[in-house]
Amino acid sequence: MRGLLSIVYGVAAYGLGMGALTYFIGFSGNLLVPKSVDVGGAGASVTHALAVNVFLLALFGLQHSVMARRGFKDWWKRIVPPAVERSTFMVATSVVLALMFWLWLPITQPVFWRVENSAGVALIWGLFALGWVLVLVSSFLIDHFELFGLRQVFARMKERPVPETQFRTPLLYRFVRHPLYAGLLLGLWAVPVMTAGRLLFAAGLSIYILIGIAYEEQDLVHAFGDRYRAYREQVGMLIPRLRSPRVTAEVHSAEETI
Ligand SMILES: C[S@@+](CC[C@H](N)C(=O)[O-])C[C@H]1O[C@@H](n2cnc3c(N)ncnc32)[C@H](O)[C@@H]1O
Repeated sequence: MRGLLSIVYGVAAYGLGMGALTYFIGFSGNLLVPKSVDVGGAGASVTHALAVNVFLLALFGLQHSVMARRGFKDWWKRIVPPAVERSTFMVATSVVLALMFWLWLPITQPVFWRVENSAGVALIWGLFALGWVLVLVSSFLIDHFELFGLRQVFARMKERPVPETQFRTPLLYRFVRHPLYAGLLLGLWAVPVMTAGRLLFAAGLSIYILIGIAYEEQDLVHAFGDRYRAYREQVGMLIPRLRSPRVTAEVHSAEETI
């Protein structure tokens, strides 16, 4: 019965997370959604909009920074069943994102860049799409269903232990350590019109991503030790290094042995 409840909760959290992520793409690209980074909620003064938007970005950063950290996860798993820890993270992220979509106040002036040339616009939308494809593909490369909490709740139903995170370096991870975040950055910045509000949105989330990477790598070093250190020395963070990627046997063996 408990396993079934976890599955219902996990599947609902997954649906919520996917919905929030899909809306995020429309929100950040001003595409197909009624309320987006530059559209809706007009009429506020710039000072008011700045105060609200900075608060929303900080709330997102705080929720992510706290809930994604090892110490918090260990504590939280003593309060909720370990199998639903990741699903709870997904629910909290979706709530914070929904607040952002709902309360965000556009600041449409000044415009920092506006590309009008049709080839340029097509190229920029191509990069935007590439960014989101990278996010999706990377999630499957490391383990989409674990990342979004489904694998854990299914393990609980089958009365198996919650699967440990495996260290992986497949495909894109041989070229950069954070292809998913690289895709997010591309999705945030590859836009033909950059208003002040959108700049705040892109810059705020980019700063969070860079801080998040530092914390995430601390946790990965803690979990995988010298194997992650060796990987970090060999592979670039967000941009591939010029010399050809050289992921050594030491790093590969990690995938087999952990
Ligand atoms: C949102 S994902 C982003 C993964 C990675 N930072 C990226 O940008 O592609 C965050 C989760 O991926 C895990 N992770 C990061 N690198 C990993 C790797 N090489 N193998 C397995 N898990 C990894 C982290 O521990 C964290 O739980």
